[in-house]
Amino acid sequence: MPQTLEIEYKPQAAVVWLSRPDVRNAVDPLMVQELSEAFEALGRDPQVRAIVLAGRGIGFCAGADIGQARYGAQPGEQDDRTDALACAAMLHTIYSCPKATIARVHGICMSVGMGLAAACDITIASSQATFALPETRLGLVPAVIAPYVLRAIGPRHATRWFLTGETFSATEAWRIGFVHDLCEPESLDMRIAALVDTFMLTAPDAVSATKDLVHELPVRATTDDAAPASPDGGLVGPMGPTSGTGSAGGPGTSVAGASPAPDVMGAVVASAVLPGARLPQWIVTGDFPSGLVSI
Ligand SMILES: C/C=C/C(=O)SCCNC(=O)CCNC(=O)[C@H](O)C(C)(C)COP(=O)(O)OP(=O)(O)OC[C@H]1O[C@@H](n2cnc3c(N)ncnc32)[C@H](O)[C@@H]1OP(=O)(O)O
Repeated sequence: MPQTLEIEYKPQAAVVWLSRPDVRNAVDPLMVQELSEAFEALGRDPQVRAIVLAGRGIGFCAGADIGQARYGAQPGEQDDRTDALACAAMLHTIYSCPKATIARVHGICMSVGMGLAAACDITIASSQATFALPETRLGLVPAVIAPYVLRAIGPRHATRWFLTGETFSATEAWRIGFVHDLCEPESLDMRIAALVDTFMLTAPDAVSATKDLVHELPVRATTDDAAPASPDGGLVGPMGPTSGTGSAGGPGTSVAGASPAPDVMGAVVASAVLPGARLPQWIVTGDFPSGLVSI
């Protein structure tokens, strides 16, 4: 039985409630572990087609529990990154969950909270929600959440909000593409329920395969010439370096279309929190957000 979450089962769907309302659902190491376990289990559950991630109390999530966890390092500091790596792995578990995932955002959505929303497939927010990425104000680098936030809004918007740490409105979050739909607070649950219902019309295997396709597509669309080599000679795509020589169709290459192996993905999330590691770089082509191409 999780201590930091409540899991509500609905017909063919589940709601994962962040449930530390007294601390605005701040993410501590136990919540990281329980979120990983919950999304792994729900991802395997054939009865579940859609998973909603929501927050109890007056806000969605106030980011990392600043009393309990270290989810970022002071630049140059060699500290214990266990918590950060676990958090990065948890975000990747949500991102790669084979079920449709929907973030229901109300109230504050900050830092790791934005990472959680960005790792979900769809984000629906109350018009009263507020957003912030205050890591730099705390002397931290937002490495754990950056891959997901960049994927959601691209580097230009991410740079603006990462660097200043200002709080911004739900309208702005919608304008920059972080939020798909905005609702009045009183209609948020109805909107989420309607969205969940749409997944009763879809084939679960097709949803899962389409998620894989969308996650791979930026890599598939990249030629060897267009992608810089990672330190091990693989390509650097939106999910980070892939192993192999990068020749089209060859074993272990990104262009072949196979999902990167789990150990590679582990290395990718690890690279996102290692000092000096290069995060994936992006350009946006065509209609946002489908035209991401690694550079
Ligand atoms: C790499 C990633 C790193 C990160 O995630 S960095 C971001 C870390 N997060 C923060 O810095 C947020 C800090 N919190 C706040 O700024 C404010 O809070 C809020 C805007 C989120 C909410 O403000 P309000 O609604 O007025 O509530 P309240 O009275 O400030 O807080 C209620 C209780 O919640 C605790 N709390 C809030 N956020 C966190 C947090 N992130 N970690 C641990 N505790 C938190 C407070 O301390 C307090 O507790 P008590 O009632 O015992 O005084």
